[in-house]
Amino acid sequence: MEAPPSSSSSSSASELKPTITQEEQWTLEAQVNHLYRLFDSIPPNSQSAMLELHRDSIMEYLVKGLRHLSSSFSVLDANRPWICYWIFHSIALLGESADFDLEHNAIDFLSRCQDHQGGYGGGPGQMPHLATTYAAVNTLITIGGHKSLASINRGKIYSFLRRMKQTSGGFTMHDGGEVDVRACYTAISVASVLHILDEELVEGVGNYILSCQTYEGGIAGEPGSEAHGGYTFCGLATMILINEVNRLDLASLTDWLVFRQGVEGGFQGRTNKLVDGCYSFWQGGAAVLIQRLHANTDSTSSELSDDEDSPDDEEGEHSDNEESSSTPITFIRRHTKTEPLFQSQALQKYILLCSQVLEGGFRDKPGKPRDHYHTCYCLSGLAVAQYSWSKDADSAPLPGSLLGPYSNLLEPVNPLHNIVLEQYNEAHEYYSNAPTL
Ligand SMILES: CC(C)=CCC/C(C)=C/CC/C(C)=C/COP(=O)(O)OP(=O)(O)O
Ligand SMILES: [Zn+2]
Repeated sequence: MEAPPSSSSSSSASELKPTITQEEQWTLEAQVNHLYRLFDSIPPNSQSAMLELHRDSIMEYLVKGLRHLSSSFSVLDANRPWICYWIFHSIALLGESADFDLEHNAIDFLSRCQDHQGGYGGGPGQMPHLATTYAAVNTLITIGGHKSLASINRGKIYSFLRRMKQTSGGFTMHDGGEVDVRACYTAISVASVLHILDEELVEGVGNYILSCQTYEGGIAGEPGSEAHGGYTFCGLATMILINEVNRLDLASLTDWLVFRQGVEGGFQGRTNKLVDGCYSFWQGGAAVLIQRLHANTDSTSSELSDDEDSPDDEEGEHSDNEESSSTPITFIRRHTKTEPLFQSQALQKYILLCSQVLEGGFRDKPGKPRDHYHTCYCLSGLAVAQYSWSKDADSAPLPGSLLGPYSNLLEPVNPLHNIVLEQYNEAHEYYSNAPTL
């Protein structure tokens, strides 16, 4: 966005009056510039300290959130499965785990949210909803282990997904609810990770997502709406999961996406809006999906199978050697040869200096309070940025691509589901060996 006009401008007074968005943008730029100037003015060892991830304080904030969740709540709370996911996923990204009792409480609580006809509600006895089903399934996979993975009733989730399926091809979020790209993503993500995805669920989804790609190139929540980072991630990941991604106009999607990174280093969700830490994942995650997509189409299968030193090949020998090149698991495990589509260091700088709060946790932008949603998606975006120069999804990044001390390094994620790769691999192994429905 251009700078404020100077007083010597010859334009008329009405032309000079800034819009509310311009004023908000200039205020934010001033706050961010202040932080970056402060950073530039201090000696290198203090700079390194300023870029440090406050691991202990973040953990303290997350564990306190989990304890609060099981001790104080209203029966009307409808987003506790989400809070579980945001917190457990953040802990997993830090390479840590929560105490056994907290994990046990979460498994027990989520089991009570499972509807007798399938799917998870926002609390015990609440109607099942696709968003809370996605949050519950991702949480249970993140906790991992037999008890957690076996607590998901895959057969009933399948029935629930079929009930949410619309003749238009899309899904409704709940009985009588809204049909949008988020519903497609949460349904397809859950079905894919639980190995219950079939032709009936996939039919028409691609057409629905295509109808949401806008003239700007990004994807909107519903046909006719505005392209937005949250829905663009959902739409793109869905198209990859159903193996129809090449039907999208990827050139215009990429164009739209790369211009969403602001001068502050963070991403905005849509044109002419402010940057916000949570889009570090929604836009950054979409960017790494496109990056990996290029690697897939650029790579030949002989190149991949010839690379015998690859740890992925070892993995493939016992579990995935029969899968075709188009499955989500091979998509994630392929080598990438292209550079990140965004300024990775600038994004890490925005997350660490502008979104991180000293007391632990992350926020949208300076001046806003921390919350678990932004903590989850800032950390997810940070992980995606840290590994964006790595050839393989899980190979440790070169020191130059990591901003701040090496202790900042997070665990790698599977960006299709936003689940830490190790836990995703465990679930993949577990559910691909589970009985077919
Ligand atoms: C898996 C799942 C459920 C994904 C959800 C994806 C997601 C974050 C969608 C965003 C929804 C939206 C239009 C926010 C705009 O809010 P705003 O107007 O307050 O923000 P803005 O100014 O940044 O656009
Ligand atoms: Zn946000």
